[in-house]
Amino acid sequence: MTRTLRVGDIAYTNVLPVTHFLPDITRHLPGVELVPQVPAQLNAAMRKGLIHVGPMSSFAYAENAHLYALLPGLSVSAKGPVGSIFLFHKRPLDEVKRGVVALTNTSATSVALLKILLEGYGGGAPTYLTMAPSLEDMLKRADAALLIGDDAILARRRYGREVAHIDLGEWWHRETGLAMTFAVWAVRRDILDAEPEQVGLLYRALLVSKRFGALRRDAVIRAAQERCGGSRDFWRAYFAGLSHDLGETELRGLKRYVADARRLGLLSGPVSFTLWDPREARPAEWVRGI
Ligand SMILES: C=C(O[C@@H]1C=C(C(=O)O)C=C[C@H]1O)C(=O)O
Repeated sequence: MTRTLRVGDIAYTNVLPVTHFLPDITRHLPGVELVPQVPAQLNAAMRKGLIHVGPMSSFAYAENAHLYALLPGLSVSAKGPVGSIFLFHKRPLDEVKRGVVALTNTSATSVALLKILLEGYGGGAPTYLTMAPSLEDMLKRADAALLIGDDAILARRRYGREVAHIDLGEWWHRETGLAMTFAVWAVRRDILDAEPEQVGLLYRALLVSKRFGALRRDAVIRAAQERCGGSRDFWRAYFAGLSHDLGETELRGLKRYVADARRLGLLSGPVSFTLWDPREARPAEWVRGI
């Protein structure tokens, strides 16, 4: 092993069912460093090669798909309400379509998704501001505010009764009948070439961590509560509404999203979806069966 594998981690509860057990599992893997950041920072760090593998916004994957391969079986998706991506709005949505919308500076996928929904499907043409994720500040300057992740969960808990909001996963599903894939796990191709065994081990650790996260949901929920409060029932329902798989259902939604983003001019050029084949990693004999 010649280098430290820098592994991204989304600094939100939405990935805990995949990542909660990862530090324990990788503790004995030499040369692995976990780097928690919000998605927009992870996207930039992956692009620059400062992070080698990890979850990233699907939109950022699509922007530079030639740099990456997708890790099979891993994503943050929802078919219907996602529970942590909301457009909060002070005025009716029809007015928002021609008003001012504040966008969180932590997201890439949901920003483009909102544009697809407001402009592509909704025929609107709002003006956008990009801001730090503070609902109060955003709504001082805009008619509506997009928040994602824990910021969205906490804002809804605090202001959800007084401020109208719409769930983007639900909105997308209503328009398309499809699932929406917000984040994917990707690996840089240069790292795959340079460190195939290390990537293979990390990938298997991610799958083991995800399996543990399903078997020990109680521990995942406790970790979410420690971070963000909330009841067990809230987190149980939130995690049940998410899919962390990347199969046919998730890929179909992702391909439609990318096609819609291209149509709106948000993405240019063709986007290939290269799923990495873990058998290429030539892992040591003892991990082959995991
Ligand atoms: C479900 C979520 O998915 C995410 C949304 C992302 C985005 O909009 O770019 C990126 C990663 C995920 O954190 C969420 O943040 O709540």
